[in-house]
Amino acid sequence: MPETERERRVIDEVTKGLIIGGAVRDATEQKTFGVEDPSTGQILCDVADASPEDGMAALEAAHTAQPDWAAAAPRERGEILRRAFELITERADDIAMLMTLEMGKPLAESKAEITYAAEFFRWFSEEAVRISGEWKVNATGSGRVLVMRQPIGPCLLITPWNFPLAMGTRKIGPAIAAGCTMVIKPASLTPLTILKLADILAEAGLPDGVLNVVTTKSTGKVMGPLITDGRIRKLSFTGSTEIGQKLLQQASEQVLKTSMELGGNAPFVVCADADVDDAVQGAMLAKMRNIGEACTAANRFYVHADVAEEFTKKLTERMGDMKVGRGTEEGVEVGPLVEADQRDKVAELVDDAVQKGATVRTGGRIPSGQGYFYPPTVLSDVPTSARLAKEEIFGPVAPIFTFTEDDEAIRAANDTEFGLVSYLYTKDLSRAIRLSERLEAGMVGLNQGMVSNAGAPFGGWKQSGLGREGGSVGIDEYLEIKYVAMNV
Ligand SMILES: O=CCCCC(=O)O
Repeated sequence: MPETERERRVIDEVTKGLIIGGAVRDATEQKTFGVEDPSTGQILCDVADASPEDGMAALEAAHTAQPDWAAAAPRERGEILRRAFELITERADDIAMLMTLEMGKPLAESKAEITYAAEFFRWFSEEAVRISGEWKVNATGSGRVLVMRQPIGPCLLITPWNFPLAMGTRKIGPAIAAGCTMVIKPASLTPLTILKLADILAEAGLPDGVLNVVTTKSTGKVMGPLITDGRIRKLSFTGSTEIGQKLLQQASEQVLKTSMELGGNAPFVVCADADVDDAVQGAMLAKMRNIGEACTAANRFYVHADVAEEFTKKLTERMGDMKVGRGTEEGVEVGPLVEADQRDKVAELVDDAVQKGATVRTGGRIPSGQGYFYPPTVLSDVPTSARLAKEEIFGPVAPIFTFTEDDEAIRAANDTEFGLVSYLYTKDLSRAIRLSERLEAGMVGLNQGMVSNAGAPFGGWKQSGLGREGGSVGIDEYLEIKYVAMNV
């Protein structure tokens, strides 16, 4: 339940229905589901629980709006995004409160996400007017090649609970810029932030039907028919590899273009020549951003034996000093995990490592009391047989392994089916380049604990996904290429 007048107001102000063709409506049979505050386990409010018919109505609205939206001037599309960027920025405090209430992260983290999220709109507002093609004379000298890039058509966007706003803007921004309409299904744990965003986009002038929001607890039943309906032309998903694989199978029926931002298992390599204080600072960010609930979170720390004890001691001190509590409270740095299952899975991974011989340097135990809290935890002497050496932790736990040769660190770092991001700390430029080249990941944080940047191509290798979001290639995911062979 909201605990203050302000909390009540930000929740009351959000639309709680489905947004289809610009109209807000209840779900069929008026079904709703509750949105929980993970710091108390209490229900904050109810939102519409869509049925498969509601999902199809949203698709119909997106399909109907597509031709006019594709024909809208690029400048108009860009200016809507720019206005939305400004509105998000102006209202950051209220959006942050909403996000903290439904997801749990501290207010400062919510505000940082809002800045990051808004940047996707600013970035793609600038890209909307730069969609270009190609023109050339055939090698033979006769005939011409005209290459044009056109909106792919209605998109289905499925977004996760961990970055409720940024994962929305990273998909919605390029779709709007490219001239695509869309149906978006936010995570049922955090639907309020996307509903708020939809209100902002309407205020910024987005025409009815371009963005349709379907909130539901029955994702498979409601989204399945959309994925296999020929009117959707693109599926973009951020979430687990397991669900991504299922979606890819469904998407193969209509041979949909897909973007998949899936799981990670990021290694964080600290070489003997690294600046240990910098590495600890980077580790705090790579591990504790979003309470560790990020696909980019450092999952395995490989630290050279020469600096391992110094690094572990300093990291333990920083982690142990963090203030844990409800994200809305002043000074809190670590909120609750998003739900009981998530917290229990983290605890299970820690218990497994400890049983196999890991030493708990700080944390390691679920606190008593309400909410889904788990303390910042550092584990040393972790055996490679521990489950958390292979599985994504998605929580505030830093397992530390040691190495003595660069080759050993790279082998261990790459020994995973994932390949989203790797972090590397070294002061030696040539080692930095050589090792970055050998890391099997779509992104490398070199002497920095965060890679997220609206102007850079975010995405993974191997089972971490397909496609890129952000950067100058981000818009390509929403465009089709057409080549016209000209007999001139
Ligand atoms: O869980 C992964 C979300 C991506 C976070 C980011 O963009 O930094």
